Amino acid sequence: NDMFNSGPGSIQSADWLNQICLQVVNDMNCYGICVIDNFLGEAQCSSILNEVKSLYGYGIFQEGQLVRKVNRTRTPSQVIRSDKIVWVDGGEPQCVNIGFLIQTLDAILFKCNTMENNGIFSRYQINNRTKAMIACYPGNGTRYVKHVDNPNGDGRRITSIYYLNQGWDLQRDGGLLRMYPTCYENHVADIAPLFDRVLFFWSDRRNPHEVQPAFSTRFAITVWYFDDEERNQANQRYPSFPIEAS
Ligand SMILES: Cc1cc(NC(=O)CCC(=O)O)nc(C)c1Br
Ligand SMILES: [Fe+3]
Repeated sequence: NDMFNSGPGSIQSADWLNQICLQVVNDMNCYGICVIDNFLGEAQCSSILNEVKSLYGYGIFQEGQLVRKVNRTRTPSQVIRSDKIVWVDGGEPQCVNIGFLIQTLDAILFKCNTMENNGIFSRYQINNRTKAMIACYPGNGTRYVKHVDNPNGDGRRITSIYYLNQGWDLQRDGGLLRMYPTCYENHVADIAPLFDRVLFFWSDRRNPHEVQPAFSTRFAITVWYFDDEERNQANQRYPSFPIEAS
C-alpha cells in the first residue's frame, strides 16, 4: 500500500515521503540545515500540541535550571527558571500523536540514510535515536546560550526539532533560534519556532546555535539521531551516556 504511515490524525503517502527526503538530502548537503513548513498539517500538529499541553498540565516536566536573569538596569539580577523538559518514547498511551511524529521522523531519516545519491549521508549509518525531548520555555525572557549539541563525538549526528507554537510573532514573542553554520562564514540562519515547522541540522560543530529570549510559552520536540559508528565508540568511552537512548 502507498500509505507508509497512516497516523492517528493524518495520512502520509509514499510520494510525500519521497518528496520530503529529496528536500532533506538536498538541504543537508548544501546548507547542513533543512527547514520544512506545514510538515504534518494543522490537525495533526494541533493533536500533538494538545498532548504536550496535557503532559505539561500533569506537571511531569522537570523544573528548568535556575538561571540568572541578565537585566539592563542596575537592580540586583533575579534568578528565574529556564526551559523545562520531559523525555517520552512515544509509546505512552497519552502520547499517540507524539508517537506518530517520531515514527514519521524515523521514516524520513532512515530513508535518507539508504536512498541513492544521498551525498554526505552515505558517510553515516543512521539507525538509532534518542527518545523525544519535549522542551517548554516558560516565556519569562529565558534563553538558551550559544552551544553545539554534540561537540565531542557522543554519537549524535542529526538534530530534528518540531515546533508547536501557534500564532507566534517574533517581534512580540522572541524565541528565535539563531544558527551559526560554519559552512557559511559570517552568515546566520534565523529560524522562528513556528507551528508545524520541522528543522533538521547536523548536531556537531558545524552548527552552533542559540535560542534568544522568549516572551511567550514556547514548545518544541527534539529527537537526536545517532551515527552508529560514532555512537559505538562513544559507548566504549562512556558506557552510560546521559542522553536518553530510545
Ligand atoms: C537539552 C538541550 C536542548 C537544546 N536545545 C536547543 O538548542 C534549542 C533549540 C530550539 O528549541 O530551537 N540543545 C541542547 C544541546 C540540549 Br543538551
Ligand atoms: Fe541545541
